[in-house]
Amino acid sequence: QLSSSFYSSTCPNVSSIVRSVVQQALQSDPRIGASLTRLHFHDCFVNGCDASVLLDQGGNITLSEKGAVPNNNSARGFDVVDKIKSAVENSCPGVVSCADILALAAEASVSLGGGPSWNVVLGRRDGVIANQSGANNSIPTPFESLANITAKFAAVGLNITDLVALSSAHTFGRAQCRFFNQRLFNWSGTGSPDPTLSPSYVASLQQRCPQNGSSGTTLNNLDPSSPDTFDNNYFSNLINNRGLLQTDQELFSSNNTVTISLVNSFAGNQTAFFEAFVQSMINMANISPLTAPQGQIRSNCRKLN
Ligand code: HEM
Ligand SMILES: [Ca+2]
Repeated sequence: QLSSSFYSSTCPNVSSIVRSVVQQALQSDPRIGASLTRLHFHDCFVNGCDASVLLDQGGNITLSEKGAVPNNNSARGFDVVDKIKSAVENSCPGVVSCADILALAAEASVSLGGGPSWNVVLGRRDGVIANQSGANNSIPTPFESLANITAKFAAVGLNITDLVALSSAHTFGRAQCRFFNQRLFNWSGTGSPDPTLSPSYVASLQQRCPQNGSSGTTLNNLDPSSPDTFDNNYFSNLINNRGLLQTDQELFSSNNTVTISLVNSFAGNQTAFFEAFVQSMINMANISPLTAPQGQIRSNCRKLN
């Protein structure tokens, strides 16, 4: 029921409007494309792609997804989503959903970052509930096993190829020390760093994230080799023991022949990687969309109508 021509008569320029606001935001914040891409992921994994992640707490929203562990003091870009929404409302009032804006913003972010472009199918409507416990339970954490992460992807209909392809979104953006510092000094009680981290990389991360240091909010590039570019360096990093999160490195360093061979093939073939990434983004963007007469077109992405 979603279609790439959904707004062709009601808002024919919606893609270029979204793209130009993202492009403008990138001028002052080179990280914003990564942050917007992550919002789409955190939206789609909880109640499907229905913009539930954007709802502020208050009124009928008693427990927001913004307050869930994976998002609190971590998810960002909500102000830019508001800017996109205003620009879209200016041209086409009342027709484009916030859920579609997140899908379009993710595509714009990836392509403006140097990655592939694709046609985004549209027509999602915005949900009327937030699901904080769903966000806590369904969004993968960076501390779990490959088997657990695979199960969380399977729970929303995504397979192991989708997992490997989509994890490459960590080719751009940042992560706070608190999401990987368990690997740096005393990995699983061994008194040593995670052996699947390269010694030179661990040394530089230990400097940035000292053991008895601050609150763990210091930011680090997820892809140390090309921090703001959407490329397949993510996979060569894994081969070189330079995956930042435990769950990144597990794709190559667990005994899973499927993920290892996908990492090797994506590292060696940018075209194959881009094709797989696009297909998996389309798969993710199709998780349980709401279509008319369900849901609504929010006039403010943060609030129910
Ligand atoms: C496979 C399981 C995944 C885990 C465990 C995971 C975990 C994380 C964590 C812990 C961060 C750092 C957050 C912070 O420091 O505040 C992060 C950042 C990010 N994640 Fe993931 N993630 C996963 C999959 C994905 C997927 C599927 C996408 C998108 C398709 C994605 C896109 C991003 C991006 C772009 C960033 C950087 C955001 C920014 O700089 O604002 N991640 N992820
Ligand atoms: Ca990169």
